[in-house]
Parts: sequence; structure tokens; C-alpha cells
Amino acid sequence: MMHTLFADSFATLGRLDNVTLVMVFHPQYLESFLKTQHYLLQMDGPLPLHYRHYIGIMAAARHQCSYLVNLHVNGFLHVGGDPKWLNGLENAPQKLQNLGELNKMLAHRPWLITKEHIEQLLKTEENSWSLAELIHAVVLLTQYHSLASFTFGCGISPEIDCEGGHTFRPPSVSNYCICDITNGYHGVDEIHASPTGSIPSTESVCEVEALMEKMKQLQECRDEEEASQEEMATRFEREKRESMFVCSSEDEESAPTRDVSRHFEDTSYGYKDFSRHGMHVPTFRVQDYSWEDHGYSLVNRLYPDVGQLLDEKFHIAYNLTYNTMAMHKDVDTSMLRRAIWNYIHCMFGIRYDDYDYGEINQLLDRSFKVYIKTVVCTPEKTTKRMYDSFWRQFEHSEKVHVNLLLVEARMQAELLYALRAITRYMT
Ligand SMILES: CC(C)C[C@H](N)C(=O)O
Repeated sequence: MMHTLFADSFATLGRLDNVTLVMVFHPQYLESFLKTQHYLLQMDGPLPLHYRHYIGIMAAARHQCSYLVNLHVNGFLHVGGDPKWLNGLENAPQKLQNLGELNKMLAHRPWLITKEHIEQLLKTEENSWSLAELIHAVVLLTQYHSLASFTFGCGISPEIDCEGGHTFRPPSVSNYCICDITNGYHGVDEIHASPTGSIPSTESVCEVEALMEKMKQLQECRDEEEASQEEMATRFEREKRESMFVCSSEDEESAPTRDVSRHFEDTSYGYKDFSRHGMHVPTFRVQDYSWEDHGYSLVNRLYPDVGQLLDEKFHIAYNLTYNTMAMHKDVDTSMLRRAIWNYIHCMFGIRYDDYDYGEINQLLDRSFKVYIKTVVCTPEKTTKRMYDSFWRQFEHSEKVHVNLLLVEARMQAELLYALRAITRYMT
């Protein structure tokens, strides 16, 4: 399986990129990921090819993800895109510029997207988007925001032909090779100790066993007491509020400004601003609008097959398990994986009525929450220290597995908000 995956990936991209090399820990997921990516970028679809890469660049630039920006700068030039557009969004056609606002909101505050935003894109006299084009764009934007999370979350380093990668750079792309050190994995900004880094190592030895014990306890008392509806709602609101204040000490430093974003976006608009001011995230109830019942069919109607592909990818990520916990075998980890998924949705204000959010606090400790929140909301701030601080006994592949959950939960959350706004516009 691995062999054909590598071969397919190589045939599509002309290379084996570092994302593929990391994802192959989980071949089943990788296959679905590559299929979706191929469909979105190469197959027949509403948007022209160079637009697709350009939208990928716009999305990745929101998180200053030079790794992905570079990849799609190459892709963009390869399909004949105009190099001038790469000097900044203001050099691209008005139609793409109009997408800038949605890009920002989706990346940082998707709950603010309303049907008026959708209307503005669809109803402008000139340069208007068709519904099908808009869906294509929204899927690309969310896919690349999430992939930026994966890139930083796993500490993926620049490709061999980019700065910070290895030796050579083809002259044709050197002007646009705006790759700098893509993330905090190079040791430079690792000097600042975070409070979570000070847990004595003796504690981490039984970390896994302690976690498994908690899972068992929760499983047992689940059957016993059932909390009231109000109590369940309160637990959700509490977790949502608390998630806003989860941040690492490293958060306080301002991130160095990087070339990539200068070209594309004002960096002032980020998740950070809202969390600082403790802005209220409204609650989005999954019974009212869910991927399965609403989002999926809307996407499929306007951009056939893509709903299907995304649905498959979500399912694989959500259900993937090897029944292991570090060195332990035959463990049912569904409770833990569900807590991770729901925690991410909780940060986006998305609530499942039947879920007891009290479980999250039992299962996810602080350093893990810091990591999750950083990777999902401000991926560019992820550091190796954060990566090392959580789940110390777990395998590297399990941390990549965690990233698959983060990536897909984030993508689905963004999609839910965008698609709900589109549905509201249409009805
Ligand atoms: C993310 C991890 C808790 C996944 C676990 N190793 C499993 O196979 O289910």
C-alpha cells in the first residue's frame, strides 16, 4: 500500500513532499487525503487551475506557512499563472481580492461569517462568484488552513529546493522562494521555558497508565449518573470559555514578521486579538446544522464528488485507531479521540448535545490543550517544545495521528460555518 501511495503521489506532484512522508504513518488516511487533494487541484472543477493554487497560497499565507506557499507558488507558475500576482493580493484580479475577507474570517473567526458576506461575493456586478466556484474556493481555503496546521503541528521542514531546506534552488523560482525558516522547529526560539515544560520526568512515566485509568473510570460512571440538560450545557459553556484562556507563555512574544504574509495579508487580524479580549463565541448546535445532514449534501449538490471525498476523509480521521496507547495494546481509545475532536469543535463554539464536556478536562491535560489550541488556532506559533511537552510516552506516529484529528476537526468546523452561511443565503 505504501509503495503505490508513494508512486501515485510522485506521479501527481512530481515529488514526494514532506507532508506525504509524514502522513504515510497513516496510509489509509494519506490515500484519502491525496485523492481529495488531487481532485481539488487537478480534476475538472468550477475554478481554473491557476486560481486553485493561488487560493491555496492565500490560505497558507494567513498562517505564514512558507512551506505550503512555496509549494503552491511552484504549482501556480507551473500551470501558467501570472508571476505578477505573486507580488501580493492587490496584484491579483479583483475577484480573488474579494475573497480575501472570507479567507481571513474563515481562518480566524469563522463564527462571524454571515449570509451578507456570501451575498457580497455572489452579487457583485462584475467579478462575481458563482455558487459552484464559491464552494470550490471555500473547500480549498479550509483545506489549506488546516494543512498549515498540520505542517506546523508536525514540524515539517522546507522542501529540499527551498531556503532552509537543503542545497540547490532552481533559478526560476528563486525570486519567489519566500520560504524562510518555516516554523519553530529549528531550535532558535526554543530558549524560553514554558511552565508545562517543567513537569518532572518521573511523572510522565506513568502518564499513559494514569490516562488509561481515567478513561476506565469515566466509562464506568457514564453508566451510573446522567447529568441534566442544563448541567450539560453549563459544562460546554465552561469548557468553551476556558479554552479561550489556554495559552502558553510563548504566546506572549510577538511572532517575527515573515515575508510571506507581507505579500498577502495584513497580519493584524488573527485569532489572538479575539482571545485577548475574551470575545464571546456564540454556540453553534450540531443538531441545527451538521456536516452529515446539511453540509455534505450542499457541497455534493454544487461540486459533485467533493462532498463524498471530504466525508470519507472526515470519517477516516475520526475513526482511525490501532487500539494502542503508547506501549499498551488492545485499548479502546474512542473516548480519548472523541474528546480531542470535540475539544476542537468546542473552541469554535460547536456543541454536541449528547456529549459531556466534563470528560475533556479529565482526559486532556494542560500541555496537551496548549498544543491543540496553538496548532489549531495559531499554527505558526507552534514550537518543538510544545510538541515534546505533551504525551511524552507516546509514539511519534501517535502525535501525527493527533494532528490528523486536529486538521480534520478544524476543517470541518470552518466548513460548517461557511456552509451554514451559504445555506442561509440560498433560503
Ligand atoms: C491518538 C492516539 C490516542 C491513537 C491511538 N494510538 C489509537 O490507535 O487509537
